[in-house]
Parts: sequence; structure tokens; C-alpha cells
Amino acid sequence: MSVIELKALTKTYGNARGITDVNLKVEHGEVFGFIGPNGAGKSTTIRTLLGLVHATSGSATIFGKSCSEHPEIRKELGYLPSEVFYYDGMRVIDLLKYSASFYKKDCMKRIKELSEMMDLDLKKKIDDLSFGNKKKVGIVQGLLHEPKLIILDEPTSGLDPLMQQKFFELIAQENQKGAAVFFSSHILSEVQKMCDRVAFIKDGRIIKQEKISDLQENSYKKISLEAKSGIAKAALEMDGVSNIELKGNTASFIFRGNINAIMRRVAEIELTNITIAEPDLEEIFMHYYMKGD
Ligand SMILES: Nc1ncnc2c1ncn2[C@@H]1O[C@H](COP(=O)(O)OP(=O)(O)OP(=O)(O)O)[C@@H](O)[C@H]1O
Repeated sequence: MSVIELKALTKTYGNARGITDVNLKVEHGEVFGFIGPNGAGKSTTIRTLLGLVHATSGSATIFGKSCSEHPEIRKELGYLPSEVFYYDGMRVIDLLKYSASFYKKDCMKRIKELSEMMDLDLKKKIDDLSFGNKKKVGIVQGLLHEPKLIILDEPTSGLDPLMQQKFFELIAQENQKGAAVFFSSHILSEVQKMCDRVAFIKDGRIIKQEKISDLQENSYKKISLEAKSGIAKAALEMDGVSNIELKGNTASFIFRGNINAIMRRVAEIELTNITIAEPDLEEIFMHYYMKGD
């Protein structure tokens, strides 16, 4: 049984598109990245998982149970929203104790460990905290019950780089202890660093799902050429070539396919230099988003 399974999940808001026919599985022990531009449908997918919105059609399950019919599965998951809002009058510790009271276990030891790690002062009033410190409260709140599934919606906004680093260490530790992680982001370097697999979402539809290692290592090459004179775009156009950029006597592009085929094509150009490199995830990402635009 998968940790998360979305089958043909569709949500419309009146006539407006939310998400369309989303299919994905997150398996035990996985860190799964969910990546897409603003308005692509990441939050709608997460809200469906949390049982906060009901799907128009299709299904969403966590540990085999329907997210809309079994609200109790929320106790198995820890959620960190992209923005956190609190009733200001409380002290941090009171808020965290209140959150912990929803679970049938003593979370105090874990609250202390997490707040030490995140450098969070438990005695402070929430009113007195900066945005970043409020975010830390959200992190502790999401993890204090040692959930089996952690859902993160653009988690690092508002955290300084040192805290971002600590946060990722914390998530990696939880993952090593066995928690699966579903991680929405539009920051590619985070996904590249943290995730085992990634799904790209665009205009409400999943356009690609792949292992990070396959995306980077095996499949794509970034080829840059310098020639004696300008290179015609048509000279490079063939199956597997995308993102062609021409500038003066140089050209660069992304290639996926049989390397011999592209080498034969490139050999027809009078070159002065060539480099072949691994593209970063950003370039692969652009490859997907530019296709079909
Ligand atoms: N309550 C709502 N009513 C109407 N349309 C909505 C509502 N919530 C989301 N949408 C629409 O659904 C689509 C997906 O939005 P969603 O917030 O899920 O995207 P997102 O990928 O999380 O974007 P962002 O990165 O900007 O948060 C958008 O077109 C958005 O306008």
C-alpha cells in the first residue's frame, strides 16, 4: 500500500480549473517533490490530501484511506503550510501543548528537542515573534507528534539560509527514521537536494514524473557549441533537441537521446569548440515548461 495515492484527481472551483486528472503515488520512505509555477495546482492538491477541499472527481488516499472520508488519518501526518497564522495572545509553549493535545502521546520531549534544534524560544509570546520565528513554530507544530507522513507546502519561505539548512537536516532525519515526505516547491535546488522523485505540474496537470537521479545523470546533456560563423537553428533541430539558444557564433541546447545521433549532426558544423555537461534541474524544468507553450 502506498503512502499517498492520487487517482485521476480533479478539482474545479465553479468554472475555474484547479487540478485535472492528477495521478501519483508516494511510497514508504520516499521524499517526493511536487514542483510547478504559481497557480499550477500544488496547493489544491495538498488541500485535497488534507481533506480541506473535496475532489470533484477521482480519489486521494493516505495509507489506503480516503482523505475525504477518513479525517482521522490527519493524525498520521504532519503539515507545514506555506504561511502560518496564529492567535497572537498565546505563548509558544502553550500553543504547542495545545497542538500536542490532539495526539494520544506525550510530545513534550520532542517539542523541546525540535525547538532547541530550530533555536526557538518557547517562553515568548507569539505576538513578539518575527515571520521567520512564527514559521519555526509551524515546523515544530507539524513535527511534534513524529508523523509517518510529512506534507510541506513551500516550506522554506521566510527562513534565513542557516535555518533552511537546519530545517532540511531535520526533514532528512525524520525521513531516515521512516517518515515519507511530500514536498511542494518552486525552488528547484531544494527539490534537487532533498527529493528521490519529482512530479512536474503545469496548468493543473502532471506533465512529468521522474527520479531525480534519472533526470540529472542519465538522460539529458547540455551541449554548447562555438562555430566559425553563425549556426542555423535548422542545423540543430532533430528529435531529442530542445531549448535551442543561439547567440553570435554560439549555440546551446538540451539533448536527450542517442548521443551518436547528435554527434553525427554536430559533426556537420565547422566547430571551434564544444562542451557537453549535465544540465541542472532548472534547465530540465524549463525544457518541460517551455514545451507546448
Ligand atoms: N478557492 C478558489 N477559488 C477559485 N479558484 C481557485 C481557488 N483556489 C485555487 N484556485 C485556482 O486553482 C488553480 C490552482 O491554484 P493553486 O493555489 O492550487 O496553485 P499553486 O500551484 O499552489 O500556486 P502557488 O504557487 O501560487 O501557491 C489556480 O488557477 C487558482 O486560481
